[in-house]
Amino acid sequence: MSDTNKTDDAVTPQQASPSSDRDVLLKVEGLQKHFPIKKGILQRQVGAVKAVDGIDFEVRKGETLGVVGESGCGKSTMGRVITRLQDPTGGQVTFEGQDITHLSTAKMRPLRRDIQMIFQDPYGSLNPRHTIGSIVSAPFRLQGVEPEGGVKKEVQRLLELVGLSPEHYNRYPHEFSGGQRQRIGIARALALKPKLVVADEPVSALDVSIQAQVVNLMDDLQEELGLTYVIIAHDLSVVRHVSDRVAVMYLGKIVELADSSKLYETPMHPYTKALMSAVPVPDPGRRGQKSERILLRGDVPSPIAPPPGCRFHTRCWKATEICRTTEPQLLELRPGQRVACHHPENFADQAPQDTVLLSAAKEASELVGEAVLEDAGKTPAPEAEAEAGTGAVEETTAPEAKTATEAAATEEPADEQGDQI
Ligand SMILES: Nc1ncnc2c1ncn2[C@@H]1O[C@H](COP(=O)(O)OP(=O)(O)OP(=O)(O)O)[C@@H](O)[C@H]1O
Repeated sequence: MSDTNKTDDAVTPQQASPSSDRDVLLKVEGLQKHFPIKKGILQRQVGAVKAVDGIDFEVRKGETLGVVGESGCGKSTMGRVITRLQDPTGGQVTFEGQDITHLSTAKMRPLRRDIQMIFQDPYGSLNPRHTIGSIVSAPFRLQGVEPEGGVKKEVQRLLELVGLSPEHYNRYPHEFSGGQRQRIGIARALALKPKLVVADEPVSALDVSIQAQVVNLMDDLQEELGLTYVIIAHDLSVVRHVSDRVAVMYLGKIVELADSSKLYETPMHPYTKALMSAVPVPDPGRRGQKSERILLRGDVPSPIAPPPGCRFHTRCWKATEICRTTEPQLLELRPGQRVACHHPENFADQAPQDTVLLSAAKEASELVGEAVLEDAGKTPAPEAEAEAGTGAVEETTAPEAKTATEAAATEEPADEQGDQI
């Protein structure tokens, strides 16, 4: 989508610094969303699900930011909080320079025109009793907007814009396929000409053959309408082709945030590498070059009691003592590439003095030849692999990695569409 690549010269690591404020549409600082866990007759709070636990990023005008990570890592919650469909527990959300963190529903209403959300389930997000005309025109009614030429004409224009026939105006959702329904959802989201669109798994419920069509449609619309996107997906292959930058989330934190090309060419966080190796290699020439993978063992820990230090250390084959005790900050180790890791891949070790692997690191991974996986019929589908938290990592020859390898609710969810339709 927009070209945000920068030079590749190494720089002194520094705290993540956003680009100039003029380019920034949305800025998120220290964002938290904790869902309280209550028990007993008195409903005393006994803990919290730390779904989003202190994240910082910015979204630049006209760009597409992809957000990826395993199921349960807090992507959807992040999407709902930055669009203010849910209230944050802490931190700040700034949209076009305005602090929107604590705006009331009434004060948010005018901003709903500028910030829209597209949901994963094209079946669940459209009211089956309403006609397409009524669904797509709902934002006009809610905002009291009378488009030029009238609502019907504008809705029909929007239907055409997303590749549907204006004749569909009086039809009902059940008469459409999944891909068509998602187009209807997109038309509804675009009705008020938003500046920011947050799309939560926009294609994951669709047939693979339809996914590319919908992604391409979103891409075309971005160019035509000057949209800015945050696209949430668990499947890196979806995000890869449409994102200028990608944020990788793990257990409520961003562990890597990088220009798309850098992330794919030289991932720095071991977890990013794990997710990447679950994505099929598109270049046939490269296929088969790396014949071994490391399967990550162990489950994703609970967001109620995340591990101390680096949250990934319980599953990381590179983890040392510092990973268990000290949380790594998200630092810009290379221009356009921020990572939170003491022992990054494809870059100088940030804690070279800490060489003794944790005992858990020795069990965190397993080297498995692809042939073995195939023989055993174990090769997991990419999405399933990423979702199940058993992402596989290609073996690396980086010295630091080699060493490692050798060694071894209770809150009611907000009515998602309630505010929009
Ligand atoms: N309303 C809620 N009340 C309590 N816990 C919640 C609520 N919504 C989400 N969670 C929890 O917060 C964590 C993050 O969930 P979230 O849906 O944001 O993750 P995700 O990365 O989007 O996963 P998925 O891809 O499965 O949707 C999970 O442990 C989930 O169970």
